[in-house]
This record gives sequence, C-alpha cells and structure tokens, in this order.
Amino acid sequence: MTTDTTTVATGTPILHASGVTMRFGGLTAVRDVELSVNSGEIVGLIGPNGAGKTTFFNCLTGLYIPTEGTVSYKGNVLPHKSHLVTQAGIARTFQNIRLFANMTVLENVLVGRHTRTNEGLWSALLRTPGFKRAERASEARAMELLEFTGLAHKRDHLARNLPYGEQRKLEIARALASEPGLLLLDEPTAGMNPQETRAAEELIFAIRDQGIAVLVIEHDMRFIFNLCDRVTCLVQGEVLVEGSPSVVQSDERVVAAYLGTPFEGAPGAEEVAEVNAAEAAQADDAAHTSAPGTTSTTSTTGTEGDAK
Ligand SMILES: Nc1ncnc2c1ncn2[C@@H]1O[C@H](COP(=O)(O)OP(=O)(O)OP(=O)(O)O)[C@@H](O)[C@H]1O
Repeated sequence: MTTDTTTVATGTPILHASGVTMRFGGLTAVRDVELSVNSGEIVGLIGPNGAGKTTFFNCLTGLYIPTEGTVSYKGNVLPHKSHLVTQAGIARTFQNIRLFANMTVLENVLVGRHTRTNEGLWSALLRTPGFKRAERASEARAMELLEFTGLAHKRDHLARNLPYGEQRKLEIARALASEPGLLLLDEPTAGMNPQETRAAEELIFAIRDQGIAVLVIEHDMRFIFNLCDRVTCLVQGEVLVEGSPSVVQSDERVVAAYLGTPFEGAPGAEEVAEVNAAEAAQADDAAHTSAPGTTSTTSTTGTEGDAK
C-alpha cells in the first residue's frame, strides 16, 4: 500500500477501521483494511467491481461481523448491530435504493428519525402530550431535511412515484434524519444523468458543510476526484493506494486496476469527444511535424452503470 504523506488531515479522526478482514467461506472479500475518516472530510472508496467496497461498508455498519479487525467511531469500538451503529452516529444509503415505496416522502424521513426519538410504546399508544410534542419536533426536522435536499414540495408523494434521482435524494434525507456524524454513501450517483450527478455533488458538499463527514463509494471517477479530500482504492479486497485525489488519479496501478474490467467499457459522450480530439490532434501533429506536441489526455475518468 502507498500512502500520500503530504495529505493534511482535515480534522480529528472519527472513524477508524483497523485490520478489517471479511471472509465468506474460502473467499476473502476484504483483507486487512485500514481506513480512517476525519471530521470535516469527504473520503472516496473506489475499486473495480467485486473489489470488496460494499462488503467493507457492511463491516463498518454492523451488517457483517468482520472475520478479523475492529471498527471504532469517535474512540469507541462499534457493536455488530446496525441499529446500534446508527445510534452511535453513522448512517448509510444502499447501492440498491431501499425506500418504503408505499409510504410518502415525509413518512420515509420520519422513519429515519426513530433512533433519535425517546418516546416509548405506551406514550405512543396513549398519545401523551410528550409524545405529541416529540412528533411535532420530528416532523419539523423532517421538513427541514426535505427543504435541504430539495424535496419539500414532494412531501406527500409516494416514494415509489419519485423519479430515480429524487429517490436517491430521499434516501440521503432519511439517512440524515438519524442526525449522523458520518454518512456512508454507496454509489449515490448510480443511474443518474450528468445533471443529477452534479446536483448530488453539490448536496454532498452541503452535507459536509453542515459538519457531517462523508465516506462515499462510487465508480464515476470524475465525481470522486472532484468531490473527495482523500481517496482509497481497493483491489481484490486490499488497499492498493490511499492519498489525495491527484496522487490516486495518477497512480499507474490504479489505472491498471481498471483496465480490462467492465468499468472501462462504455465511455460517455464526453470521453468519446476527448478521445476523438486527442486522435485529431495527433493526426494533425503527424501531418505538421513542426507543430508543438499534443496534449496527453490519459484519464481514468469513466462511468459505470452497474447497480447491485
Ligand atoms: N454475502 C456474501 N456471500 C458470499 N460472497 C459475497 C457476499 N457478499 C459479497 N461477496 C463477494 O465478495 C466479493 C466482494 O463483493 P463486493 O460486493 O463487496 O464488491 P464491490 O467492490 O462492492 O463490487 P461492486 O463495485 O460491483 O459493487 C465478491 O467476490 C462478491 O461476490
């Protein structure tokens, strides 16, 4: 593993995964992974399909019990129960959208608040004044989050009727409803068009500006390198390289890790235009040997449509 030692930590470490290994029978999906996230940071987790990214997220969030290693949040080792991890301050979204399809937008966010409400069963059944106060406060906070994510006007729509990009936003709003200190996003732009992707980028910056650290898995390299303070690249379950976007982007092993995988497969219109321009410039150069050298357009940028 290579670590970019010039990277300046943004804040104090809040998440620390130490020696995390996850085996499924004979398959080691994640091997001895070290990763930290500091307060105020946006950290990217990249790697080809099957590299172990989602498995690692599942180890962080208590869905899987790592075969080896520990995960600490704000100095405390996290329990292997996802609701306790949420209570501790880590929220996540999933690669496959997991909304309550037949509930409204507002109701979905209210569900996300349940770890932050203390009212018990009896006060709910008897609808005590305390319960009603808590209910009003929860609804007010849920509406704030819908304003923040640009979904307030859809509060009474059923989740299943939202366009895809808005369903992803709603998942984020619901995750924020648990008032996390760290948000884990698993492929937040999968299936989005470029405009929606740009909006998602802005939303994640705004979340960071609210004091919430973010760890994000994504296959869209342009998105990752624009967004993140640091990036870790996993390959076959192991950390290949970790550092600033510029260091990771230019690491030949990262480029090689993507070559020959489906990730490289379907370039978008911009990539095609870039390649065409480079080829045209090269042809021009060959024709006019006195002309200055062509610009290298080597890039790891790409998009990927896989949705698990
Ligand atoms: N529950 C499981 N049981 C057995 N094998 C699993 C399980 N979950 C994941 N794997 C395997 O672990 C490896 C890592 O998978 P994982 O989904 O974590 O990769 P990934 O980097 O998230 O991939 P992608 O980018 O395609 O989402 C794969 O070989 C996968 O088949």
